[in-house]
Amino acid sequence: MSKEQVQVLQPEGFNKSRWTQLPRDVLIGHEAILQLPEIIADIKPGKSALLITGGTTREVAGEAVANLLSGMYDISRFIAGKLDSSTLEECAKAASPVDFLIGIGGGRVIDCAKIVSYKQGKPFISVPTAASHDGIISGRATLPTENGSVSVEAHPPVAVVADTGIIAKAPHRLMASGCADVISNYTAILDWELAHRIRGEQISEYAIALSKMTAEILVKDANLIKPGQEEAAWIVVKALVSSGVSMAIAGSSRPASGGEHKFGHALERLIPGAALHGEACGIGSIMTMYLHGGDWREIRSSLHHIGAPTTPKELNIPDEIVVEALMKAREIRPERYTILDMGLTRESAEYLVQLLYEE
Ligand SMILES: NC(=O)C1=CN([C@@H]2O[C@H](COP(=O)(O)OP(=O)(O)OC[C@H]3O[C@@H](n4cnc5c(N)ncnc54)[C@H](O)[C@@H]3O)[C@@H](O)[C@H]2O)C=CC1
Ligand SMILES: O=C(CO)COP(=O)(O)O
Ligand SMILES: [Zn+2]
Repeated sequence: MSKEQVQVLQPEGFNKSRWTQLPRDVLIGHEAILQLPEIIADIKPGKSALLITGGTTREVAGEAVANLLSGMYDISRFIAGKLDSSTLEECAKAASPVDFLIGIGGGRVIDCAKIVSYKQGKPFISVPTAASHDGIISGRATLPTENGSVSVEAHPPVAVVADTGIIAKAPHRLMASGCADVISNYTAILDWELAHRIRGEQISEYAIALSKMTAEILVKDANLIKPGQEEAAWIVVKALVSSGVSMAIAGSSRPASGGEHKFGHALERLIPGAALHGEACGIGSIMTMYLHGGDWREIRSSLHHIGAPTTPKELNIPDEIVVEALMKAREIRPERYTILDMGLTRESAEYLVQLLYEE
């Protein structure tokens, strides 16, 4: 091709480039954990590993993984009780002598492994023990700070091993929360499109299409999402992976995190631990869908059908705290423009909360 032809294909000023990182291996299924040795052999990440778990997930899967891998690799362990700067510091110390990390647990454990491995330039493997969040494969991590949650750059796992047997045995509340995290994609997308129209924020049509399709398929399959069923775990994990890919394509969490997530992060700050991440975002999504003028009742009934909470009362959260979280949402990640950043009044916030109880 001549230089002239190249110039025609690449008009002056074109300087876009995006590096999309995705895991190399994604294994979802029955007894998938038993295939960890083959996955690791495929990746060849080194000889020594740090297994990062929570207290519960150490019992649920951590020790089984340690038993499976010891003899083949030098295994050390770290328990990440919570996700804060001192835990990250301790974890970094434990990780410094090893070649690779394995995060075995819920979203906080996986984010801990993601952040520490990224900072040390080491590969990490994600072993979710619950289908509770869509950060399983994403390259971003959510870090709680004094001023609210921040989405920090990290890297995706080199491999994901999601054992549907283990995940199906986790409390159903966790799976319902993961479904709510995916259902909230509907409003995250509307917020992103809003920011595009009002502020010229760049959007990705591919990321939007995938994020929306993921939520649609999950809602279509809602009848199959039953407690204790491996098929349900299969359906939900696939949705979480797909949602994570949409974030990887976007290069940000935008396709899966909008005003409903800002509300969720604000709620977590006001009343830590009262709601799971996806539960808070699901409730937020009902309210922001109303503000967008969309079918908020459809969001509410999908959440209800799957077994996720739709009112603060179900989580023993006072309505006034939810109003406060709606008002504070604009302080969380202010650069992320959403429907909650358009001057919501306290009166309207109170109305939104009452709407959740409407028969
Ligand atoms: N990086 C990203 O892109 C994303 C990050 N997140 C983050 O992930 C976190 C939320 O994740 P969650 O998993 O909801 O919370 P979490 O990590 O706190 O886990 C919730 C609870 O589930 C328990 N658990 C996990 N597996 C279990 C099992 N098999 N049996 C019994 N108990 C089990 C854990 O011990 C914990 O008590 C938040 O910090 C959120 O911001 C959420 C979505 C995306
Ligand atoms: O939770 C997420 C997507 O579901 C992404 O998290 P952030 O809201 O921290 O970006
Ligand atoms: Zn989320």
